Amino acid sequence: MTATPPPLFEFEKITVVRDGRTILDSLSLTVRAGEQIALLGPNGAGKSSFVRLITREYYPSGRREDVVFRIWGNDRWDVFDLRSHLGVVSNDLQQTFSRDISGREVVLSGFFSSVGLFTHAVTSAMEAKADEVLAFLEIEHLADRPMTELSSGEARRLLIGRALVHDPAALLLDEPTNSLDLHALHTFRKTLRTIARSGTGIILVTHNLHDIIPEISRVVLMRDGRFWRDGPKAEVLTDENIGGLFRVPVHVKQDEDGYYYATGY
Ligand SMILES: Nc1ncnc2c1ncn2[C@@H]1O[C@H](COP(=O)(O)OP(=O)(O)OP(=O)(O)O)[C@@H](O)[C@H]1O
Repeated sequence: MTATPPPLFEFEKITVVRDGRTILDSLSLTVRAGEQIALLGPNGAGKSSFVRLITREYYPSGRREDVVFRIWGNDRWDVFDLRSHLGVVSNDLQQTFSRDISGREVVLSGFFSSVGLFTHAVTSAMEAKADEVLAFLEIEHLADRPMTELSSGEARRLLIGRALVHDPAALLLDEPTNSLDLHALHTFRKTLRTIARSGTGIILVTHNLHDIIPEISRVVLMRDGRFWRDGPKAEVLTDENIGGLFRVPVHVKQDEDGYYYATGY
């Protein structure tokens, strides 16, 4: 009998205060292992702050015994342990890769949670895994390209490769389609759908309705630092909810491929 894996996230009553401002307000959320969810919210809702909470750049306020904050069943973990369960791809991370390292080195650096390889010893097993990930993402052609010469979409796919070298249970993607053109968006969606279908959990953090790939079944709406709605996609993505979330009248529609979009604003 295989043991049921612990939830990826278990949070209760998590509040984050920065510079005297409550930026995350009593958040409660459980995400099961392998679940594919979107966290959707307007500018300033607290999405990036939520990602920084996960990556331990921000800490919950208040007394430890009053809150639940577990990742993969652990309430004490460091970012280094976290990486085998959760691959994080954020814009903050992308900005740290400004040095001239190759695409292959970007992917390999995932083994060391570093930005480049420095004096780390790369084994042949690591090389083989990097090749496998580059092939899976169909980005072998980026392996020898310097990171500083790549477009945002190309760089982001390498960072997804970097996150995947540990075969994490889930990927957390923060605003992954920012600055992608239509072609890059098409390629990115294809990549993400392939990852979702391979059984990896997805936590997609975004302000774009059209980022929500059809494989995502649950949507959490975030507004003013709070989780405002949480449920099955079709129940959450209504005119009333999306209009209320973005504070603008909208019609929410679904196209024949299963993507949602808004009109009338
Ligand atoms: N370190 C900080 N000190 C003070 N206020 C902060 C800090 N970090 C974030 N905030 C505030 O918290 C709120 C949420 O910011 P956050 O960047 O998390 O929103 P977001 O949903 O990611 O927005 P966007 O879609 O525009 O990136 C904003 O009002 C922001 O000004």
